[in-house]
Amino acid sequence: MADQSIHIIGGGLAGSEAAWQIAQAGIPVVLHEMRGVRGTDAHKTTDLAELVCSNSFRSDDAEANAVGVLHAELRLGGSLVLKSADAHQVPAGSALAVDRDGFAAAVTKALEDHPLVTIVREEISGLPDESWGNCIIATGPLTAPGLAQAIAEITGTESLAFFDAIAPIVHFDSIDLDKAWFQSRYDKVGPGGNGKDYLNCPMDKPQYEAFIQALRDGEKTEFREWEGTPYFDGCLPIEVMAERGVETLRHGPMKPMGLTNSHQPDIKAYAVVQLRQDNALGTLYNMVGFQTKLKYAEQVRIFHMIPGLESADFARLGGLHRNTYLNSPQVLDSSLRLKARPSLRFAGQITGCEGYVESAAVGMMAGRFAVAEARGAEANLPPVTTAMGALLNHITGGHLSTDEEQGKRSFQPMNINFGLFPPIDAPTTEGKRLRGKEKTIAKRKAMAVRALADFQSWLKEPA
Ligand SMILES: Cc1cc2nc3c(=O)[nH]c(=O)nc-3n(C[C@H](O)[C@H](O)[C@H](O)COP(=O)(O)OP(=O)(O)OC[C@H]3O[C@@H](n4cnc5c(N)ncnc54)[C@H](O)[C@@H]3O)c2cc1C
Repeated sequence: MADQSIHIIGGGLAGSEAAWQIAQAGIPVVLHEMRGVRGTDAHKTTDLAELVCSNSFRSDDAEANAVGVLHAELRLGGSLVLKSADAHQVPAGSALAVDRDGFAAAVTKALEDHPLVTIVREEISGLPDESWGNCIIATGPLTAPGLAQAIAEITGTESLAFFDAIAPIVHFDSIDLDKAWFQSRYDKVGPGGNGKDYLNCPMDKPQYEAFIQALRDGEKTEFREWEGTPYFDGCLPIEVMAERGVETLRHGPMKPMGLTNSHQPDIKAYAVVQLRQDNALGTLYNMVGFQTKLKYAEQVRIFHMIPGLESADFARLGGLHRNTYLNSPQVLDSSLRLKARPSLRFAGQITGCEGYVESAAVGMMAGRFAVAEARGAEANLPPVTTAMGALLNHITGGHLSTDEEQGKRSFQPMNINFGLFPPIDAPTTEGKRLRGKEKTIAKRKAMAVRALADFQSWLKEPA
């Protein structure tokens, strides 16, 4: 008789949450975790759901912060990860930070004690055979090489592990359009474009030179020893380019050629920072060629020097680290199953979300989808207006209509942020339209209220 259990590979944030959701729904789970037999370069213990770096789950404010909304949804969904985090909270202002050992021990104990969960300490070094039936792979950014290779082969990717050169992403509504202007270089009209595909921020010579100096002086994040992968000249961090010469960036990503400032057509910019639309909604723009390993606070300080970005609100800051993730919009279906082999479902950071909370949230969704399938039903996807639905939509490219479009899209891992939610009209106060920061705060609050209401309705639907 076929195995009735659902198998999960990887007992990190996502795998642990998925296991809990499935077991709580009354279905047996076998969780295969290699730590105890084989370690990773970042984990230090054999506990499930170990936090490899910071002990923070970030903001717990469900009215003003998208990750706070995700916390609230996880709590509503009966998350083991959030329940354990709440039980082991340490003071951290409005953030949810935890005692990491207490947190991981609580997750481990809850799963060890659950009568429907079996934990097997072993490395899975290839794709499981069909005898396992439906399986969830949640092996994270440090997936062991044997399995990573097998995943690369079935997804047709040469390699899944590489330096993840990330450029910052900015909320569109925080860009000063009195200074920045829309134009593609040489007004070039690409497929689906209109010659105005980029936002351009101009700099004069003194501004450019001050910017280069700030990049050179800015505090950088040190590379971790285990991050031995080389980076390519094509994606050098901007501060490395700035070190190579004052003019290097002006001949690279900041070149001013083919651009005319529509606000001041007679003044030729000395250098230009370009931003490109990053999501179909047009709410997010990424800084082209601006991958960086400057410390986060330094990025904010230095990028606020760019004319037009003085008040930029960053949806994601830049970074450079080794990562393993799928080109999910191309290879996964809407419920996180591998198109090439639908009995394999993916969860956690390997799907292209970023962060502990996001990984747990994708684990929760994968668990619930697997439960639906085990009961012979279709997976019920959370609405895109919820934080989970918005994250799922980003990962699976749900808003892109064709496989071709999904293949072309450059997919980058992402934390949850309000730019992934469908826009909402800003409420008015006593008939008066809000402006600036007040408007942004009101819009976010309205998105959060809508998200939680829609999430609660979704939970009431059959899983
Ligand atoms: C160095 C580093 C620092 C980070 N810092 C932060 C941070 O400060 N804040 C933050 O929010 N996020 C951080 N992240 C991202 C964080 O790791 C993820 O967000 C989160 O842990 C991902 O959850 P996951 O369940 O997908 O993967 P993980 O939590 O990594 O869990 C994957 C599990 O799979 C196991 N596994 C791997 N391969 C196999 C195999 N073949 N067989 C069996 N088991 C296997 C691993 O041992 C691991 O337990 C960091 C990542 C790295 C690499």
